[in-house]
Amino acid sequence: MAGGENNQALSPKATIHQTFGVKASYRTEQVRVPCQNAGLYRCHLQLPEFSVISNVFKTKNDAEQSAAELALEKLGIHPQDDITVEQAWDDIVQRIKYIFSDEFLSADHPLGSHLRATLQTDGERRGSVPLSVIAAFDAKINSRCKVINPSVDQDPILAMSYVMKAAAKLSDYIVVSPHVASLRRKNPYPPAIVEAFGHGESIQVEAVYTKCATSGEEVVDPVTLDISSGRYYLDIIAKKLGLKDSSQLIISRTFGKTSSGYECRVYSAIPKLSPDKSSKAYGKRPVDEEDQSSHFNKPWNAKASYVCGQDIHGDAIVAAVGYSWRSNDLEHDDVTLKSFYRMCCGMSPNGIYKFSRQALIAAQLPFSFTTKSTWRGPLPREMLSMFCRQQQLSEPVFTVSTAPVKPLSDILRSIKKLKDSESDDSNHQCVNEYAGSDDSYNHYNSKDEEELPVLESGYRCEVKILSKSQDLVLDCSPGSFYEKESHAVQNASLKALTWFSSFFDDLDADPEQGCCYTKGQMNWMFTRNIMIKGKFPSNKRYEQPKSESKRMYMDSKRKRVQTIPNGSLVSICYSVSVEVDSDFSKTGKCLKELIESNVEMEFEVGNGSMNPHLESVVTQMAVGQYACFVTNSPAEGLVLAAANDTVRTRSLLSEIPAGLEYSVRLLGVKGPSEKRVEAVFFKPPLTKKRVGYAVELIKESSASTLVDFGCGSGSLLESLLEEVPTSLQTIAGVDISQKALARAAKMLDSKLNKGACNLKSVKLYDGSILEFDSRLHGIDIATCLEVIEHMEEDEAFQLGKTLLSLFRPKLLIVSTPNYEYNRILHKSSLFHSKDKSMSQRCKLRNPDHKFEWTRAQFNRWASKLAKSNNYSVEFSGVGGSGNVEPGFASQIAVFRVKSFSGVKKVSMQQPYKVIWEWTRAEGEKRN
Ligand SMILES: C[S@@+](CC[C@H](N)C(=O)[O-])C[C@H]1O[C@@H](n2cnc3c(N)ncnc32)[C@H](O)[C@@H]1O
Ligand SMILES: [Mg+2]
Repeated sequence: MAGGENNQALSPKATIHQTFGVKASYRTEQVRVPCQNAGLYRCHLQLPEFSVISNVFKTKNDAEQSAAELALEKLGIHPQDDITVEQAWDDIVQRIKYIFSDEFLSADHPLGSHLRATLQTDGERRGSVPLSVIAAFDAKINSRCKVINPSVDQDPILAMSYVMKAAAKLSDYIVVSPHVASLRRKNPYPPAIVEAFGHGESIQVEAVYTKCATSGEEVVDPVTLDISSGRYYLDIIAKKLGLKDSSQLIISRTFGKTSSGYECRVYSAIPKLSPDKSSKAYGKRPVDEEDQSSHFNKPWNAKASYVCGQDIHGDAIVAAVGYSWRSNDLEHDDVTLKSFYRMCCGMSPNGIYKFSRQALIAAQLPFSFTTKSTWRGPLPREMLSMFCRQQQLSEPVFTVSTAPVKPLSDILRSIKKLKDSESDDSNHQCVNEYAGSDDSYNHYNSKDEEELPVLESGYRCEVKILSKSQDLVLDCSPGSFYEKESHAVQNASLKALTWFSSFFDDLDADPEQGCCYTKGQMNWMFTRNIMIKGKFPSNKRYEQPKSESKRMYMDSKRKRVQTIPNGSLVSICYSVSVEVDSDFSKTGKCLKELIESNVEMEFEVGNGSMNPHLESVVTQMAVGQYACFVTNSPAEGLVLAAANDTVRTRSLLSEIPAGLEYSVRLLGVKGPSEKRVEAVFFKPPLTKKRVGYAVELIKESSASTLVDFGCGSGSLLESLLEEVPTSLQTIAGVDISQKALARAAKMLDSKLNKGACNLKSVKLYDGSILEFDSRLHGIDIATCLEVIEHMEEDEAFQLGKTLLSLFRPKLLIVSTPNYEYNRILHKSSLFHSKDKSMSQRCKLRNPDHKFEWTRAQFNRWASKLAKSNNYSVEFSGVGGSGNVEPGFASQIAVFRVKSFSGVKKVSMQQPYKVIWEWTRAEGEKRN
């Protein structure tokens, strides 16, 4: 089972990972079996709503795969099926039939609870399940809809239309009416089953209503859902939205969690639905002029769309209520305005002290730091640094001072006092109030550390937070002393964070005062820009600045601190306008003419390709942030696409010395490319070292045929052409990327036309190296450099097998990154970014890598492969040293065939396509 070596379908674990990501957690326990030396393993798999336990297996992996398989069974997903679209349709039909069977009615499935709830209502809609419910809550139907069209994820209406179409095939069994988007069983359920269900309790759930106002700005209000016993909760949500019943609802995917961990969804009104139409068919997010003609006669709801990542039109309700696998009762939690705004800011308060990409402080912080061992998550100091980086502030400045020690009796007294006063301390006062109160000997909590330490000195720490331009934002000098310096620092950090937290809590609670939330996250940025300007009062309540503060003027004196490193790829949305009339006295504002705009543009930082003003601002921003600045610099070099400028714009630019106004939003940052990092760390760059290593081995051999599997743009082939004649006569490259092959062909073309070499034939094949092609069987040397990590792990296993058991080269060289070496690469300033998601991604060297192996993992893969195919294998590498931890940067395995006796006859198959070819006899190429 491990590795899924012989088929291309995903393993159960991979399917679980695809569906649940990090929300799936495996815990394997060793089971002792009497009379057996080796232990056996059992795996507990915890999914968000249920858990399963595997049987016992000899290996951990088998136990995990088995647990994953059990979970998939429970979810109704069968990963081993290689499903066609037709089968997917059949499966949906069968699944709908099953959902409306007597058996399913009692099932422990969220959908079962919906069915039961609808059967408890009175009236004509009794037993009718909304299409949106079936589409949203049945994993099997959802997965089959994805086979039909992968974009169902973005478009709930598409899935609903598939369910309706499939249900139409069950006309003897299910009632489908095109006007009522719900399904009902034709024959009534046996009364005995239905009567067995009790009514749930009456509950009240706080939710958030985002109303689309005609002005285009949504009004966000709290709303209470009164779910009285015997009523279907979705009918109540529908009524609140002014709809007849739940059949008119669209239910979004889940997107965030309340502080207690309940998942939220957006509920909105369904537009007209017909079996083969989806919102995509109607057109994407409509722009104003399209609105009239669109089926979405309701305006786009920016806030609701932003939080759930799907297009929502018209009024919407955000609520955390629904049925789950955990129980048959309705689960619910309140979604307050505050938690809604937190979600708007990209925060998911699903764990304390958790920072998300644009987050401030996601949840309540504990009031004091005691010991590292009892602290969950990043330490306060790290958090404060992270916070400052995210908020464009300077790194916190800590000043530690020491003080005479108090006698032990005082300490004992103060500990008692601390316990008594815990409640006072936790009420999030402004930290400055602590300043100078050094008699509250806030020693660390003795609960966790029974032994009282003998103090030799006491430490106190002050922390200053400054803006990038060195304006003081917060001066926090808690009076407490601590035994350890680090505790003083951690506690000072915590106090500062608590202060920021309460500051932003105020903003959330009172949007009128702090900011008015406009489209999406816009104002959030506005708030942050104010912080950049350093107008942040240190111990006063924040006041709304005048509208001019929305602009972040480029201040020449401001110290520029680049936080996005050179080599990163950034994506921005920007516009540049020129002021054409500055008659402030008459109009109060100046007129602007748009020169240039771009909704999404990518550029590499530091290579001179971008307008320097824009680049210098962008590299100081955080992802999602918006900045607007005016520059008075002359126009040369400023205009982004001068060639496209109109005559008028050009004349404006030359005549008017006045400012160009830039608006820019930073959409995303990708870390420095693997190539760049490797080039910075290694001279010559690691790519060259790898190729050099392979070339040396090739030269040592007397090989005449070589194939480079996954040749990319042909770096190895190129080096081989440059070598003083080798024994090679025939070389070939195979790759799946047409683009890379085209570059390789171009390079080979020019090299072969120039230089002398021994080669007789050079070919490029377009094909997947996971497939065997008999033309390349039995070659002398095969290379596969930096390829395996670009495929799924399962496929890497499959590739190894295909290479050694089918292609059977005499020598095979495989290279791949050594994951353990990343910690050295990541120490580089290239990786020091304020963008958390970036550092996450940087755990692997390249976002395109599906995995990176440690030396042990690579060793296992290669050794097993060599053994089962009668090859020997040696390990080596390039970059760094093999004898020093953590080994080489790039690890290399060299496989040599042990004997030829085992070579089997191969079947003739030629799936690769020759896309470029050169032969010496003709001395020419064919395309
Ligand atoms: C990082 S590049 C390495 C290129 C080259 N070997 C080198 O060292 O410069 C990885 C290459 O593997 C190719 N690749 C990935 N999966 C493949 C597959 N299944 N069949 C053929 N090529 C594949 C990619 O298209 C890409 O060109
Ligand atoms: Mg790679």
